[in-house]
Amino acid sequence: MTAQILDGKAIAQKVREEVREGVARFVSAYGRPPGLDVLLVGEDPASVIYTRNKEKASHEVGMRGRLHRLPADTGEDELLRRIAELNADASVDGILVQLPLPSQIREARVLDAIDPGKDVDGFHPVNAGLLATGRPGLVPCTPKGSMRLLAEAGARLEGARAVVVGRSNIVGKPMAQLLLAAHATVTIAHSRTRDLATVCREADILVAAVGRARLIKGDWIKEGAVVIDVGMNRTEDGKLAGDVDFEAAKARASWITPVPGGVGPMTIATLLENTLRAARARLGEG
Ligand SMILES: NC(=O)C1=CN([C@@H]2O[C@H](COP(=O)(O)OP(=O)(O)OC[C@H]3O[C@@H](n4cnc5c(N)ncnc54)[C@H](OP(=O)(O)O)[C@@H]3O)[C@@H](O)[C@H]2O)C=CC1
Ligand SMILES: Nc1nc(=O)c2c([nH]1)NC[C@@H]1CN(c3ccc(C(=O)N[C@@H](CCC(=O)O)C(=O)O)cc3)C=[N+]21
Repeated sequence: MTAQILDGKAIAQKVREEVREGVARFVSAYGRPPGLDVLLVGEDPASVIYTRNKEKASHEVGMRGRLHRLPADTGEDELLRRIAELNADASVDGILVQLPLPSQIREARVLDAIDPGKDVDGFHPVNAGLLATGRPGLVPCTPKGSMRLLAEAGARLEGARAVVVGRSNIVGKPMAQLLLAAHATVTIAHSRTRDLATVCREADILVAAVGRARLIKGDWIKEGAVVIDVGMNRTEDGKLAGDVDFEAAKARASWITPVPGGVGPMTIATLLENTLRAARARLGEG
């Protein structure tokens, strides 16, 4: 089998159009656009580019988007103060603190400080708890965007065997929750998993969220599987590579996401979707 390519870039464009229409309706109803505020601490070049892209994407769909850049030596108290201001500002619907944070700042204290209703990343424990208990809340962008990709591929999830490699709070765990809620039989694998190859070979749906270039080999892919590659790894030659050996996996999968052009663009499109959703919910449109 040769896989069809799950074109995240094109599907993300479609999501952005949907959001743009929703934003226009929001503006007519409430007389102001949804607002997204992104906080970046430090100068990490990749993070600077990512956060600028988020700001630009918010403008393209008609939102008010603002990037707040804070120096690398910003203290935890100062960052918490900035978050408190944004929590209290009625024109702010979404708050995103770019990760990773410098080592003097405790990530959990920061994530816990964001108003769960404005937590468009879905990283606050309240939103994680809502997801785990099957109640509506803000869902992390990368897993939610990956579910949209599965839907666009027409993947049948009910009763399917899904394997998620990676158990981070921001990707692996919420992805597993979403697949479980969609009635898949879910296995979460990680660095202590024994015989990862055998576990992966069981997967009708395989999601790789590890951060190791081409860890997942072609012969670990079940014939006809749908493969979602979340990994974003910079190789020695300066290119981006996923966690999956793409060319080899393509020969066996039914659908596969490329890197770049797969999950990454969906993350940003879903962030816009979450911001619109948070704005509507805050103004009583639940
Ligand atoms: N496209 C996008 O929009 C996004 C892409 N990413 C990318 O996704 C990848 C994962 O991100 P994130 O979840 O934040 O990463 P983390 O580093 O937080 O988590 C990585 C996970 O992979 C597991 N792991 C590490 N090595 C192995 C191994 N050899 N075999 C099996 N499992 C292993 C770890 O296991 P353990 O828990 O045991 O340590 C951990 O659970 C990264 O490449 C990141 O850049 C992330 C966010 C968004
Ligand atoms: N609070 C927070 N929320 C995040 O969502 C968050 C974060 N912190 N920290 C970093 C990770 C990573 N992440 C990406 C988003 C888009 C692309 C993306 O658009 N990638 C393009 C290519 C980009 C390139 O060429 O470098 C693609 O895959 O096609 C990548 C990675 C969001 N993250």
